Amino acid sequence: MLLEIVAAVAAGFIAWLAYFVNDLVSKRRKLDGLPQPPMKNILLGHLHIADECMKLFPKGIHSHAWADYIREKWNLPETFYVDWRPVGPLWLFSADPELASEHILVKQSLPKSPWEKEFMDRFLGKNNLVSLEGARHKMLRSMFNPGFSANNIMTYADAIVEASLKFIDVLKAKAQSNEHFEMEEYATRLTIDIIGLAVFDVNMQAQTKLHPIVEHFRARVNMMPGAQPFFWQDAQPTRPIRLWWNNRKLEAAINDELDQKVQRRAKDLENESRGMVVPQKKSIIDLALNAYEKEMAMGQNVTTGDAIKRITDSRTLPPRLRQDLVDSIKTFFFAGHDTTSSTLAWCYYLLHRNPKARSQLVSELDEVFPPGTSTARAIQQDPYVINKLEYTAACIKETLRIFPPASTLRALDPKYPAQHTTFTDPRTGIKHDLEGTTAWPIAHMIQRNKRFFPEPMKFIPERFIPDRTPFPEAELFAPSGKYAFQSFSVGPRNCIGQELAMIESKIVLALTVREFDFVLEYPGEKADPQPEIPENTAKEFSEETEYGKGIRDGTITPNFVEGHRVWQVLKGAAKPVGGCPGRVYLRNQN
Ligand code: HEM
Repeated sequence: MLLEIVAAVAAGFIAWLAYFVNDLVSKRRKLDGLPQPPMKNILLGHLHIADECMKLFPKGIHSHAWADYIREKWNLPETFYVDWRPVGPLWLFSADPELASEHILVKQSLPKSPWEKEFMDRFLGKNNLVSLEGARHKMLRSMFNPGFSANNIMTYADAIVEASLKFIDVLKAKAQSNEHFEMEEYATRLTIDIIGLAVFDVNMQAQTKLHPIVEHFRARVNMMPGAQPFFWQDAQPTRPIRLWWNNRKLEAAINDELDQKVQRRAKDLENESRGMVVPQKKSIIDLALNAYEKEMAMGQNVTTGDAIKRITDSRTLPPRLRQDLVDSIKTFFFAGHDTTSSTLAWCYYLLHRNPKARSQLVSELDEVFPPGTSTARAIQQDPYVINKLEYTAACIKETLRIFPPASTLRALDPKYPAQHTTFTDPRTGIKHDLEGTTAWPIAHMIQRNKRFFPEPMKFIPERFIPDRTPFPEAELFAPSGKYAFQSFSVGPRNCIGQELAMIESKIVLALTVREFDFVLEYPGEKADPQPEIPENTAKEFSEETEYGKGIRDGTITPNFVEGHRVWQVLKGAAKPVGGCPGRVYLRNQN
């Protein structure tokens, strides 16, 4: 009897295996004739390429850096496939912003991929703006849009200046003590303070103490899986329980702050109704509640301002609205804190490495804020003065071009039918099918596409300024280049916080660049490492270079990419490895 059961199980397994192999092979055959790197073995697909990249690149690097290597090494067109099934997705990688906008992000905006949705839902809750789709997304996005508008963010410029002045105190102390520190850590504390101001109009003082939201939130970031391409590389059986427990504490801390915000707003509303002067500044939550109340009133055909029912007591917040707000607040902290702080850290690094660009930036700052005058006061008196910082903005965009902290993964979903599931690449005439793929318009790869960004490995902020660019022929300025800068993504799911990120980065740079110089230094390594900037990644890691050869024969451990010692690891966002460590120097002491 036992033997019969074993035989039946074995037969079942063999039948399943035969079906599985047959299915996999026929799926792979569908890729015949499509642009892809070579497969060594039909059963293993392109897994040997993942293996090659894992060996060549530094451990833990964000896999978007691999994509350029793959495209360049096998001379692939801008849109191509990489098949990691059955242990990963069938990728449809694209470096073509026009094609991506037409079929994936803008004209046809595909839903987020199940992998991204599952990651975000686990991390932020099911009502998070990043992974919601359809009507729910539209509703929440329009509720939060007013708070993130440039005009509203400008009302916070004075508070952003105050938070930046604290950051300056931190940098000054570090310069005076010659302390070795992680720039990203301190930039993150600053950006958390700024998000707290914009979201709740509250000073969280993250730069001087540990607010409970920050404590639980950062613990949560550390619990999430990293960039390992395959799930088993970071499997932790206790993770779900730890995440659940952390979520309870995080939500309690957010609810507490939310309640206080609602009560403060109620007081302002009461004062306003009595004709008293109330603060002009409106936090993102203030404006979201205004939008919600208006929406409710419209549903009840109430249109006159006075008749709109206001939320005046946090205990009466509808539970659905409360959960939407809590998940959204988590999302804003998640999406906004380390993306912006990484950008600042890289900007300091790149400006030190590119003294010509730095001196251009200093000239602009000297012109807009003449030496001897207070930059802080000038911005507080007229926040719109920062609109004059064209070169500063270009430096931030160039930093984001080289080191994009995030991008987007999309896939077909029968719940949200697509307008079309196939398309033809006009550059190659090849017909592509979105079915079964995870489409990844990789910001990192798009922003290294020479059609739009010639000499892509070099830091050239002028490339973003039409009358100063050394590349007037670049397609960046043609209609095809409309969506070539993708660091904030494009289309209806683009970054809601991009104005906040740009405004805060401009203010922080305006206040710090002339005063400080940041020099990269990894523990136990030489200060200011400046490996040669290669022409492209495939060459850098090829057998023709000493670096590539050394990695292959085991005499060199890879620790720089594209000529940078500070490369990107995925931990929530793509962040500088090791937190961008180094020292800061006061400029006038150089
Ligand atoms: C340099 C800084 C930033 C970068 C590079 C960045 C980049 C991005 C990218 C690429 C996306 C699309 C993600 C996807 O489709 O999966 C996105 C979405 C989003 N970002 Fe940002 N972001 C930055 C700062 C911020 C800030 C400061 C906030 C808010 C405080 C924010 C909030 C969001 C939200 C809520 C979404 C989802 C929007 C939607 O789907 O409607 N981001 N961001």
